[in-house]
Amino acid sequence: MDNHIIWHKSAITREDRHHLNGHKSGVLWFTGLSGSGKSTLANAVDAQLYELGVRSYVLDGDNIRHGLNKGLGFGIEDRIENIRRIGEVAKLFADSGQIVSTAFISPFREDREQARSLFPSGEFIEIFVDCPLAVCEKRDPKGLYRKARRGEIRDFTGIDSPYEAPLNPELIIETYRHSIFKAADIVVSYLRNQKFIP
Ligand SMILES: Nc1ncnc2c1ncn2[C@@H]1O[C@H](COP(=O)(O)OS(=O)(=O)O)[C@@H](OP(=O)(O)O)[C@H]1O
Ligand SMILES: Nc1ncnc2c1ncn2[C@@H]1O[C@H](COP(=O)(O)OP(=O)(O)O)[C@@H](O)[C@H]1O
Repeated sequence: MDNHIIWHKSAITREDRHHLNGHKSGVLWFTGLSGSGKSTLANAVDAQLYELGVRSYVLDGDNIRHGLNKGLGFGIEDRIENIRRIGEVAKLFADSGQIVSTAFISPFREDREQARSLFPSGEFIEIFVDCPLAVCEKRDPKGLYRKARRGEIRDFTGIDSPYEAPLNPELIIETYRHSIFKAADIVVSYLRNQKFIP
């Protein structure tokens, strides 16, 4: 590590930005199998936050892998690096005063805990997007499970790559039992109860 890189303290504090925005900042860390509903839920929550005048943003697995994380694959090392980078980017968004949602499978507990360690206590909200593999496979909107079952995709999460479900998430959303709107409502209500938003 080059110890000539000195962190430059910002003149404007997180508290200044919370005061400016009228709400706290932090990360909604959605984790779950492919097809469980992470992107849909993250965007539905983001839309509700927008209507409430909250400064928020969504970082989505598919999108980020076309840009910042282009070239990373789905082997264990690449998934670890993918999530490491997203944790750091999410921290920057939270430091800027926003409520940032990350919609990544983020299959490994250790990587999610490493991301959690970047945030002040209470500002990392892990949301397990809980959906049985069989339901995810039935949905299969991109046909990837079918390809994985035919051996056309290797290291596919839930098929031949592990997913480690959260042991103690802040929220569990069972998307096989709740509509998209109800699921988003549960998340926004949690933010209100935790005094993240007015
Ligand atoms: N091998 C393999 N395993 C799992 N997923 C795969 C794979 N190949 C491509 N895809 C598509 O990539 C999306 C998951 O990317 P993530 O960055 O969220 O994955 S990870 O957090 O690095 O595990 C995931 O998107 P979502 O369905 O939105 O989760 C898949 O559509
Ligand atoms: N709460 C829900 N109830 C029913 N279907 C859902 C729900 N959430 C998402 N879906 C559907 O499941 C599929 C996968 O959703 P998506 O958000 O792409 O999942 P992920 O981002 O986890 O891969 C989509 O067809 C979506 O419309």
